[in-house]
Amino acid sequence: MPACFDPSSTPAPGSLPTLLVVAVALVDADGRVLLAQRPPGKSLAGLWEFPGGKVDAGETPEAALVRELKEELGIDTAASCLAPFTFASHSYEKFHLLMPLFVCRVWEGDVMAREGQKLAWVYPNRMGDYPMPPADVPLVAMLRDLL
Ligand SMILES: Nc1nc2c([nH]c(=O)n2[C@H]2C[C@H](O)[C@@H](COP(=O)(O)OP(=O)(O)OP(=O)(O)O)O2)c(=O)[nH]1
Repeated sequence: MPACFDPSSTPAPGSLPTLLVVAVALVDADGRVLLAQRPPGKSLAGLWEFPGGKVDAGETPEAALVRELKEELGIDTAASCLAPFTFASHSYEKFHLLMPLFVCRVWEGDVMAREGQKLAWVYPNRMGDYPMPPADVPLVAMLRDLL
């Protein structure tokens, strides 16, 4: 039987709401990627994630990301600077996460931790040193191949 074949990994239809979250690999001139640490008190606290957040009703993923990057990091970008890269599709206990991941190399302003979160610029081959949410694990391997 193929190693990936696990019928229990498929949730029963309608058992979990789908949550649309958008995220980005911001890549600097040295090829490092920005990770942000989830603060204490939140779900998945202490894990390192790609900047981003939930897409509001009526919002496009790109618009949500432009908004989140301003709110969380104080930088300006535009949909035209966001290249669709891959996505995560992962069942957590209470919801199924659908998370498009964009790559962005162009923005204006200096990255600042506007919400007190810890930030790190990380070379792709060092991302294993930063524990990430389970949904993100397959994305890291893909980023390593890209960068
Ligand atoms: N931004 C972001 N979220 C991620 C990543 N990986 C991952 O599983 N997530 C999850 C964590 C959260 O459940 C959700 C993002 O929600 P959010 O960032 O807008 O909301 P939040 O911190 O208030 O999350 P929550 O405590 O309400 O669950 O997606 C990632 O790489 N980036």
